[in-house]
This record gives sequence, C-alpha cells and structure tokens, in this order.
Amino acid sequence: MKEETSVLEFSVRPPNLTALEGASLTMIYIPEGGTGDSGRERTKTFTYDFSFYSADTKSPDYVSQEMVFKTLGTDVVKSAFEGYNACVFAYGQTGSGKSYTMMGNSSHSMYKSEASIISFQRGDSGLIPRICEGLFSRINETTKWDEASFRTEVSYLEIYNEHVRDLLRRKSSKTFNLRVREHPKEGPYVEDLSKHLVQNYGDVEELMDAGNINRTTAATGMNDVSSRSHAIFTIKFTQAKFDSEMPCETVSKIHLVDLAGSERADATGATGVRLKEGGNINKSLVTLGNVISALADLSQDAANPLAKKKQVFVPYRDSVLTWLLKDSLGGNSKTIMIATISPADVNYGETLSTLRYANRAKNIINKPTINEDANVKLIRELRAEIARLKTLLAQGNQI
Ligand SMILES: Nc1ncnc2c1ncn2[C@@H]1O[C@H](COP(=O)(O)OP(=O)(O)OP(=O)(O)O)[C@@H](O)[C@H]1O
Repeated sequence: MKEETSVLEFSVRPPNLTALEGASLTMIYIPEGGTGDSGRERTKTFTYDFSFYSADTKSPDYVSQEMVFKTLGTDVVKSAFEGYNACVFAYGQTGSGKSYTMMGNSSHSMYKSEASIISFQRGDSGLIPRICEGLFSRINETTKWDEASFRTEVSYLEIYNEHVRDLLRRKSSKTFNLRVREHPKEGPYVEDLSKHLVQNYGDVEELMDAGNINRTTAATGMNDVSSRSHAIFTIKFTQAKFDSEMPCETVSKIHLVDLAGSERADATGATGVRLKEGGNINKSLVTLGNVISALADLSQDAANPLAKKKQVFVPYRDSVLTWLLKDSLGGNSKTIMIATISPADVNYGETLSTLRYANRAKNIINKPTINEDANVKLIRELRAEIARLKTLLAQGNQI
C-alpha cells in the first residue's frame, strides 16, 4: 500500500523444513535441483519497500528484530504522536514467522511451558512490544518537560471462525461472539470489547501476556505452535497539549494484526474441526484478498484520469476481519503490510502466492489525516490565514 502511507516489506524466517535460501531486495531465488517441477521458472522478481532477511544470524544480510523495529516500528510511534492512525499486519503461510515478527518469541514461550518464559530473550521481542515500549519511552520524555498529557488504552481480540473474542476480559459471559458495529464517525468497532487504561509499559506487558495465553492455538501439519485465529492488538493513544497557545487534542488508533496462516486447508492435511477453521480463516483471507484487489483497481483508476471510471465495490463487510480493518485498508491510516515467507523450497507455491498477494497490496493508496478536534483545527487554520494576510499587508505597505 502507498501513501501517502503504506510500506510493504517482507521478511524471511529461518527454515524449519528443508533447504535454506535467501532473498535480496527484489528477488527470491530457489536453486535448480530443489524439489518440485524442474520445468518451472525458478526466478521471480518483485519490488517492495523493504526486505528483511533473518534466516541466518551469521549472514552479513541478517536483520534482527531491533532493526525491523527501527525501520518500521519507529514510524508507527511517530505517527501516533502526530495524531495519525496506523496499522501493521503480518500476512503469510503458517510457520513463516508472522507471530515472531509481531509479538516475538515471548508469546510462544507462553504456549509451551513456564520454563520457556524464563528463557525468553529480550532481543527476540517483536514489533508489538517494541512499539508499546517506544510509545511509553517517548511519553516519559515528553512529560518530563510537561509538554503534554497522554491517555493510552489497549484492547486485544481474536477472530476465530468469524467470531470475535475478547482476549483480555476474564470471567465474563460477554467474552465470546462479540458484535461488530459501525459508528457513523469513528467507523467499525466491537461492541462490549474491554478497553484497558495503561500507565506504563509494564501494564501493557501484563495484558499482552494474558491475551497471548488466551489465544486459540492448535497444532496443524505445518506448525506445532500454530495460531489458527487472526489477532488484533489495538492501542488508542490520546494526546492533549497546547499548540501556539491553543489547546489541542489528537487521537490515534494503532492496529497491530497477526493474521492466521494463509495456506489452503488441504496443504496442511487438515480434517474435521481443523478443516472448518481453515475454511473460515480462508474466508477472511479471501475477502482480504478481494478487498485488496478492489482497492488496487480503484488506485489504478485514480492514477489514470483519462480512463473510463469503473464501478468498483469494496466488499469490506464480507468478513469480520476486513470490516474491522476498513479504515486501515484504503482509508484513514498509515498502513504497513509485512509478508512473511519461508526459505524452504518445498514452500515455493505458498511463497509465490504470498509475494503476489503483497505485490497487489502495494498499489493501494491510503489517505491518512491527523485526527484532531475539528474546531481547534479550524481556529489554527484561521490564525495561520490571519498571519499570512498580515504579512502580505506589511509587504504592501513597504512598496
Ligand atoms: N526470524 C526468525 N528468527 C528466529 N525464529 C523464527 C523467526 N521467524 C519464525 N521463527 C520461529 O519459527 C516458528 C514459527 O514462527 P511463527 O509462529 O511466528 O509463525 P506464524 O507465521 O505466526 O505461524 P501461524 O500462522 O501458525 O501463527 C516459531 O518457533 C518462531 O519462533
């Protein structure tokens, strides 16, 4: 997706299957002699804003979690302070590193055992904890000088079989099957979703850990610690300050999304309940694909003013995921899509499909705007206009 806004990058995780290969900025190369169809064209070229290679820690091209945060996450923190909405979502087949990129290894340790939690390495934390930490470190810096006051709220939900579940509300009958509704001004939201006021990074960490334990996970043929649901961690960040002696308030919403595996159900050897999950997960992802395609068509149309305008319908409401992410897809948000791919040649087909999906997404143009009080904005603009007219008047008087 573009901006005005969006960055698209892909990352390659270390192999847990067979062969190891790498990726350059624009090329994924799978060597001759690898598994699969020998007549198949082996080299495909794609262009993205960034590519991150993390398959081999010893490689000179190796990119750490910290570097990924510095390249993408710091912009999300900056956008929040400027009053823009932001969204990061990770897309890719099961086991390709979506959860690792978004949450890091801490969440997986949670699923495994208490002992793993102790062995969790700080350097392995992903974008969500780093973005939250970045927000609070900047809040502390700013409040030291008394420049502004802040309010930060988080919520954490999962979409599983097209039902929304609150990952942070315990002991409540309203945890499952929450309704998605649409506010005329603020857009789609989840009714009765719990929101938690947080004062520091420690508060966020506690909630993240609780939510991760609540996430539905199930083993599949492809990944033992596989998340079969889409998870959305949302931060609502409000900043109040004085701008040219005028009180002003900005509100930004940051969605951090870990999508379920994008592979087809049959590729995982799934049966029964698992197949049903696969079907529903695909429904959300198919709709996401349709939304991305429709938006890409619209963007191409807009870029060509001479062409006859097509009637394009964007099917946001066809799935819970796309409805909730409506603003992040072609709307008021700075959106980053991260496509994660496996370096194993056995995953050639899925890798290619992920890269094509991401290639389509990069054509989308979002229109982010600063979310601030309309009256304060009007007064600021009028003041700027008065200042401009005064300057013109002064210049006129000099002639
Ligand atoms: N860049 C990486 N460096 C080290 N380990 C990684 C990296 N990427 C992924 N892994 C490891 O590979 C395994 C699978 O990754 P992960 O769970 O993030 O995949 P996923 O795409 O989220 O899968 P799912 O769709 O099932 O949720 C995990 O054990 C994870 O820690």
